[in-house]
Amino acid sequence: MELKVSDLSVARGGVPVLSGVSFDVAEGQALVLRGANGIGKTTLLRTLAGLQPALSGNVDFPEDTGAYASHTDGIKTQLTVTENLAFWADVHGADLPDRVFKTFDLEDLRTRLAGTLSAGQKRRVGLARLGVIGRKVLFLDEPTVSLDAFSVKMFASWLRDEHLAQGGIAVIATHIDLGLDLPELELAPFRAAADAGGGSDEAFL
Ligand SMILES: Nc1ncnc2c1ncn2[C@@H]1O[C@H](COP(=O)(O)OP(=O)(O)OP(=O)(O)O)[C@@H](O)[C@H]1O
Repeated sequence: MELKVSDLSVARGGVPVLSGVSFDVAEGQALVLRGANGIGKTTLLRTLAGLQPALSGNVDFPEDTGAYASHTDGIKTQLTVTENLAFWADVHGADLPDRVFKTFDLEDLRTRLAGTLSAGQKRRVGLARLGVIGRKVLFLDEPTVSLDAFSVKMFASWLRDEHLAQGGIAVIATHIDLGLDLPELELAPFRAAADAGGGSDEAFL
């Protein structure tokens, strides 16, 4: 398995943001996307994950193996932590492995309504979803936002020792050092315009 990105151009609100992006990520490897605010990391990740069309170029990875996770957690506030994770397991036809509660430090929060969690606790539930759904190719947008130092380490350990160790792939936009010594791709050379400005795709606001 491999993620292969060739000569990709991406746009927001109809305005090209990045162009000519090419990289490969092999099984068991991760790539960190670097670049200033607004350069297009989120746009690139959404395009890689197939949530929006590319202007041109190709993204190849095996069908139905990708998952996108953003800092807006997609958590159902009226459900408990366990119910949230069980829901996602169900959607993906997977089991809910008990160890995810330990891995993501959620053991004491199993029966809490997700709406009552702190920002960092919600983030841990959002990340635990990744441990539940079993997708191999992860597109992660600022996965450690709101996490304290302990939780950043916990997430980094899961990424290295479980996801990547089991042959997974990850492309990660982050301003925070995960302490994993991962290869990085600086996006500045691929900037398509000084600033996108212009149009707005309000569906995503
Ligand atoms: N809904 C939108 N409609 C139009 N343009 C947008 C929209 N959202 C973002 N943009 C613009 O597209 C460009 C790329 O934004 P994007 O969110 O991909 O950047 P980013 O690198 O992820 O930024 P950050 O580091 O701040 O998260 C920016 O210039 C931004 O202002």
